[in-house]
Amino acid sequence: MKDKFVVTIAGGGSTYTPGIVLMLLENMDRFPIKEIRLYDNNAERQGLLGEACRIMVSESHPGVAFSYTTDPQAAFTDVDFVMAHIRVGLYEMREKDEKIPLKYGVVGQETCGPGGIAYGMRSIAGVLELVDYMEQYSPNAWMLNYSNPAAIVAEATRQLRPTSKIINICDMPVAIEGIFADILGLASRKDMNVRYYGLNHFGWWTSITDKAGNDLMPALKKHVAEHGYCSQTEDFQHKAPSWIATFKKAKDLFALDPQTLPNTYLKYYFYPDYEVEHSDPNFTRANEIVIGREKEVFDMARHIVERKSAREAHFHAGAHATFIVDLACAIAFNTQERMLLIVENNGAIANFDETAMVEVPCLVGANGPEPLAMGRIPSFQKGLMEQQVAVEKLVVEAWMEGSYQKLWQALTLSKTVPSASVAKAILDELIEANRDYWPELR
Ligand SMILES: NC(=O)c1ccc[n+]([C@@H]2O[C@H](COP(=O)([O-])OP(=O)(O)OC[C@H]3O[C@@H](n4cnc5c(N)ncnc54)[C@H](O)[C@@H]3O)[C@@H](O)[C@H]2O)c1
Ligand SMILES: O=P(O)(O)OC[C@H]1O[C@H](O[C@H]2[C@H](O)[C@@H](O)[C@@H](O)O[C@@H]2CO)[C@H](O)[C@@H](O)[C@@H]1O
Ligand SMILES: [Mn+2]
Repeated sequence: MKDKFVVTIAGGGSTYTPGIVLMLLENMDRFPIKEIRLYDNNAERQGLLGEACRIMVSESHPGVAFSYTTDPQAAFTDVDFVMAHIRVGLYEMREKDEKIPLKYGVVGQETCGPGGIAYGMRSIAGVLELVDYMEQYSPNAWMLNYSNPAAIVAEATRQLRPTSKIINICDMPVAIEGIFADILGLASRKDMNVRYYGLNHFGWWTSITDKAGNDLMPALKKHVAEHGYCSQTEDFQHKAPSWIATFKKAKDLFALDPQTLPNTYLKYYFYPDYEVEHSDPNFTRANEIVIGREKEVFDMARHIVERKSAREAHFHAGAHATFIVDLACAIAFNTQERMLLIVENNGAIANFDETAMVEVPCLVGANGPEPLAMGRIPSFQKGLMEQQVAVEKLVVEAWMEGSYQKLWQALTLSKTVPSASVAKAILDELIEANRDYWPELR
């Protein structure tokens, strides 16, 4: 068992990179770091964020080696963990993912519906490339992957890298559980034990208890029935109006099944008409972020580089960063921590496709995640999940085979798309917009 670790952050030019670097430095007591490397395929983004993070690390932890590079061999040689969060096509393509479907009266979203399908068709090659670099230069390393759309990326790595040490993760349940803890007056989401099942961005909590085993669902359901997921505490990452609206909408998601608590992403599938009516086709979430988070992070990086000091800097490191460090600790020190991860079903959900990539509680140790059995699921969720997982599998098959037919089927099957003709119109425009990223479709 190593006592100090080498971590590479792939997508080192990501808006989340400084927060994760900060979180790694703040957790050295439980996760000792020997070296942090940043890797990106965009030299300009990597250069600016890399230099800012280099100054940050050298000032606070001069004993930690730090580098940033666009050279895969330098980035991936002799590492223990690769923390991946790439965005193939950047926000320029996310904006198209969101705006093209809206032109046809269909939900425009980063990871859901046609936008998520388009993003998935771009992401698969990028993530597989990172896995191959890692295995070429550090065969024993683990990849902890945030790169979205996690559902499609997870299905692609299941099919195309079945033996790779990659764990696909999502921090949405982590964020919502933080809200649950706030609603309940608990100090932390870790004061709860949860049972949850679904696909990524498509799941439900079925049981939430405190560490003494007391049922916390009744108190939560009472709050959610009236206020959705809105709570007293403002969350830095979710102060944007679009996030406030999302948390409010949880009330209407809860109405569909008062036996469970929903993942917020279900709103795009249950209320697509409402979402389209409340979207601005000329100013979507991608636009909000470019003038928001992306500008804030890069302005802060320029501030640090100009002053050659990070002492006045403030980068946010919230649940997103904590979660991935928790996961690295669980693997490094065999902690058997209980975490919601995206894993092959294999019976965890007894009456659901064994090969589906599902999001369920797992015990995590040195050999990776072990899913807990969530039992049988009701017809409502089973029907929804079967439709959605078929979409995700068709996208991966379309990417593998270069199949226009299967991608058209995937769009037609999505609960967010009203007809095969609308699906085809959106598909043809997405093909043109993604000419530099997707495999050729025949
Ligand atoms: N799984 C989750 O719950 C979760 C939560 C938050 C963010 N994310 C994901 O994390 C990723 C990063 O988000 P962001 O907003 O910081 O994105 P960003 O656009 O700010 O940064 C992404 C970085 O990835 C780099 N990149 C793109 N393709 C690459 C490739 N093939 N190889 C190496 N680098 C590449 C880009 O140059 C860019 O610097 C996105 O995929 C986002 O959806 C996931
Ligand atoms: O619109 P964005 O880019 O702000 O958020 C899209 C992502 O939303 C979720 O991640 C949240 C996360 O839940 C929260 O803990 C915090 O870290 O903010 C993140 C970004 O808002 C979702 O899980 C991701 O998959 C999305 O990419
Ligand atoms: Mn997510």
